Amino acid sequence: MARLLKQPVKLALIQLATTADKAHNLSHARSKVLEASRAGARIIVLPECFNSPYGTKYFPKYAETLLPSPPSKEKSPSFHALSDMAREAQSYLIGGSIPEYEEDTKELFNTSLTFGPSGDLLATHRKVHLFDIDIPGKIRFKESEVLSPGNKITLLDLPDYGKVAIAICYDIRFPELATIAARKGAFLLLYPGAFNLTTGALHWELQARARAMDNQVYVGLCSPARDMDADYNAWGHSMIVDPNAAIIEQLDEKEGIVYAELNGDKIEEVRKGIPIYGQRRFDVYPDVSKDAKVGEAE
Ligand SMILES: NC(=O)CCC(=O)C(=O)O
Repeated sequence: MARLLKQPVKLALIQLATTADKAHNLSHARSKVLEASRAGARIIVLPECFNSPYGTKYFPKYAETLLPSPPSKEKSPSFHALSDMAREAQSYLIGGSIPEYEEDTKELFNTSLTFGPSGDLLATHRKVHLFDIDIPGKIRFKESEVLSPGNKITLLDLPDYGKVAIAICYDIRFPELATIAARKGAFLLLYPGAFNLTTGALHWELQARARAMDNQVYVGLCSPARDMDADYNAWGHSMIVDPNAAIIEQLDEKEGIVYAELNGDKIEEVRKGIPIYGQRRFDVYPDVSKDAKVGEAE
């Protein structure tokens, strides 16, 4: 099997304390991205909706126009802030997600932008599975009231390291995305996400470890810090899981950065020991990675 991760790399997930002030969120994100870079991280991740509060009433207000790309600074201050951060940090930056407005279709999306160390845009992922749930007495949330879904799986080849899949929060509950990305060679699945106090306690850790276990790859979940004064209380607990489904490190609910050194040897060791990767029975069931819509931009 070809080496999935070409050389060891330090991954950082920034559990950012976000506010209603977009300019503050952008400058605060910059200081944390540079902190992670000084600590040696070369793949750095921000959380879902890192530039705004999370909630359907906020998406239209905070949305930025990304197309045609590159957008002007007026149309998308976050695009330019993320590009500058990646260049200053000399790192790959998965810019969590931001609310996006597409002028032509008048649709809103929950969109993740990834930039390379020279500040160039490498990938755009629009959340494919919208967060629509209703648990009586606990939480009702319907992203689909205002958002449209993206239509592809995002798999990105980082020239220095290898393939990374990017999806957003609720996307993690659909294991097909992870399996397709892993079968197409991803060494790492990254999910900027904001679970809540109900589903976070139930499933956050389980989802992270299950995707790692099923696919024998590294998994990173990056949440905003919890703010009990906000309308939506994020679970926090950003974590990095190894290809054997062991948690390398996990934060609590407060702001912080979780780091891990990722190593291709670990993936190979795990796959050699439990060789499910080569034991699939496509004569019994179909290969979900065949005919999947995979790309780097919508
Ligand atoms: N922002 C989200 O997609 C939240 C997903 C979530 O909480 C879940 O339980 O799934």
